[in-house]
Amino acid sequence: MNNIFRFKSFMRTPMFWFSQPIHKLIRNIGVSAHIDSGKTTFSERVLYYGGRIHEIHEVKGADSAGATMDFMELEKEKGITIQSAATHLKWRGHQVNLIDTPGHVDFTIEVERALRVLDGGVLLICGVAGVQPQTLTVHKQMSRYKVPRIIFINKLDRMGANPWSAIQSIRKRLSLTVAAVQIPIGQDQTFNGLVDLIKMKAYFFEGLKGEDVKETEVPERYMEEAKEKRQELIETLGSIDPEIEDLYLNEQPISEEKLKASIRKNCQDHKFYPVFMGSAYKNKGVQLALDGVVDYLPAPEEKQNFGFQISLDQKEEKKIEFKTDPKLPFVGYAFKLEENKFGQLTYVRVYQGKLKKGDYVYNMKTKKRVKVARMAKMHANQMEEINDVEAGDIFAVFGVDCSSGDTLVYGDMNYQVLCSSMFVPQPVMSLSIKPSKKEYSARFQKALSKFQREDPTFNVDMDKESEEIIISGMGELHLQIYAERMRREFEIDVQLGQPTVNYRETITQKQQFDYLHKKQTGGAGQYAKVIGYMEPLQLEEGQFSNQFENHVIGTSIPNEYITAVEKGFYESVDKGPLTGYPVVNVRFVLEGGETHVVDSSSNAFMTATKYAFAQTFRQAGPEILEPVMAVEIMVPAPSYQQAMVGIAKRRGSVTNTESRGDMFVLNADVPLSQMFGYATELRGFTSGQGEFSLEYKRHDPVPPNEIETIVAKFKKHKRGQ
Ligand SMILES: Nc1nc2c(ncn2[C@@H]2O[C@H](COP(=O)(O)OP(=O)(O)OP(=O)(O)O)[C@@H](O)[C@H]2O)c(=O)[nH]1
Repeated sequence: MNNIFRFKSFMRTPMFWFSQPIHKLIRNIGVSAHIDSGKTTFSERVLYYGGRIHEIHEVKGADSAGATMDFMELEKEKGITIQSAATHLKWRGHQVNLIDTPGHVDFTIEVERALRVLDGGVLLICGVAGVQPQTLTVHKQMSRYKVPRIIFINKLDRMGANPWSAIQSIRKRLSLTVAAVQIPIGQDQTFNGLVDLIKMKAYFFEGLKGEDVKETEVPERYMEEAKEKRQELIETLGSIDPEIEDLYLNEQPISEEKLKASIRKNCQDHKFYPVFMGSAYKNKGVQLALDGVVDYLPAPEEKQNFGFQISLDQKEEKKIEFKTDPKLPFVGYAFKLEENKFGQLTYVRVYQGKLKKGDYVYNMKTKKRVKVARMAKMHANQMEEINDVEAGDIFAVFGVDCSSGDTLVYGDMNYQVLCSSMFVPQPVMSLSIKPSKKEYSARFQKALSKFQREDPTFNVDMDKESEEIIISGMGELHLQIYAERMRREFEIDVQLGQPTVNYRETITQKQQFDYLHKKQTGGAGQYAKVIGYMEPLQLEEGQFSNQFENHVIGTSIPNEYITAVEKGFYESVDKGPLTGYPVVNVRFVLEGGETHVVDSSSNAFMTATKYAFAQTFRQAGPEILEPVMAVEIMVPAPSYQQAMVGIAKRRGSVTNTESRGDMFVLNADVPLSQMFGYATELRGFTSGQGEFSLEYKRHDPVPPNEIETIVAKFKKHKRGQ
């Protein structure tokens, strides 16, 4: 029995861990993936093996309890994750703070939020489907926040699962340097263990829930494959690590420690991504992936975190690095707001310093000082009160007035810093909403403002003409969830209008203007002349903004009128002349003008600017932009032709096609406006066998022949037809 031993997490805690500084023993991680890849199922096992829960509940499980991390009623019903829930557990003497992030594109802001505050991630990939459209999105997001990650190929128990083609798809579609650190023992239904290629040992997961990890020698019939894949691992590492390459070329033995140190360093430098595998559902492999979290992902101080220091006169910002040091002044980032049975909670990631119950924090946005009366560690919808927290950790605070994205600092105004901000994607869809009864008005307003504070991708506007409330967000489901939350949390019935696509307007050319607004007959006169130009504002893809610049030299226009011109410009871009949707990416430069001693006023300058804007906009090569979605369609192979024709009809352009087993997969960029009703069409020609997913990619110009239809629709709507 010497070569076989059983061990549980609490038995794997060497004494030296207790002598490490606390933050070295923290891992802030998130699990990200394409929808339905098994994030919740995986997290549930992590919590179970980490001793946090004593029972595993399946997603949409027969026990009707639902998975612990999906605690909102709606999540349980739909079997999808809507809000990220933060929790923590112990693994090998480390505290792992785990954020379960939603996979559905409509809740992409939750993923952004989680990644913004995490130091490492587990990228989950389905062993059958490989890299899917949203894997690309979460990969992009993880790269944006420079989150080192390990990869876990899940669902190896399923028919058709193949970790090696999943690894090929990672190499091809994500362009990452990866290699497996394990090979599976058995396949599909017979999958029952793993060979660790670093230790060259086999592992089996026994007990009712796979909690007993049994280590054995590598079974003879897997030895050759294990050696071959170990060599692939070493060669891949050798291609980025000269020390490993040297040892390999000189045929020197490479120790477990050397391999692990190389993986750890290159994983944290984003040069290498170790691939773990298993089946979360069948309780296999999760513990070894957790070992990977502790072994390869960084502790808080190993990851660089930047922010800005604001000068005392508020005029300058200097980039600074936060240090995971409890002795420095406290800096925390409020990354998520949540109202639950305990009240208003704010989740905070501590970047610097420490905080005790009863301390005061200063909110850099509201400029208010607030007392931290209660602090807690959350576990899905349960909480444990705590008395203090140190740099590197994540905690929740009660009753602090702030929005998500606010920076909280210690004490007073003298230490003014900001954490860098979060990327907020553009909303792509809108619909009108109204309470079904007048008496709901107050609660309706309260709900809208609460949701807006919680979610920066949820926007609320009032259509000035129709006086309708318009909500916009990341997709139909996103908006429907809020309507549903109004019903459940605020007991208000609401009526929703037809969803519409969020168009934008812009210009393509520079255009001068010289516009005189003059009304000098009868009563008080109006006189204002504005001279300047408008031009396209070049920004990164997916970023929208407008800019006003004052280039007026001398005193041809007094300052108060320049302010009126600026106001006139920003009011004009609110509603584009063609469709009524906002104008984006325009720079408006005021170079001069003329006033009249008696008849000029701020009002006249504002009106002049609005007319000048409308006229110049039409001369500057105007365009309507529409949201374009990355669509993935999976159909049985015989239906592929219909899938291709359907996408061409919807103005789609195909970006990739491939066969996966007996399924055909088609990737295409398709305008969102063309995707309404696609679910029904797909169901029809595949007899319910087809699947599709879509996510926002960018805004593209609408083809000229479509412009007229959109403009006509806008005019009809304006006339109230
Ligand atoms: N066969 C098999 N099924 C799995 C495995 N892991 C998860 N599933 C199933 O896949 C489905 C989706 O799993 P979830 O854990 O909800 O996936 P998710 O990624 O959290 O889903 P979203 O949050 O909605 O994106 C469920 O029916 C799970 O039971 C696995 O390893 N093997």
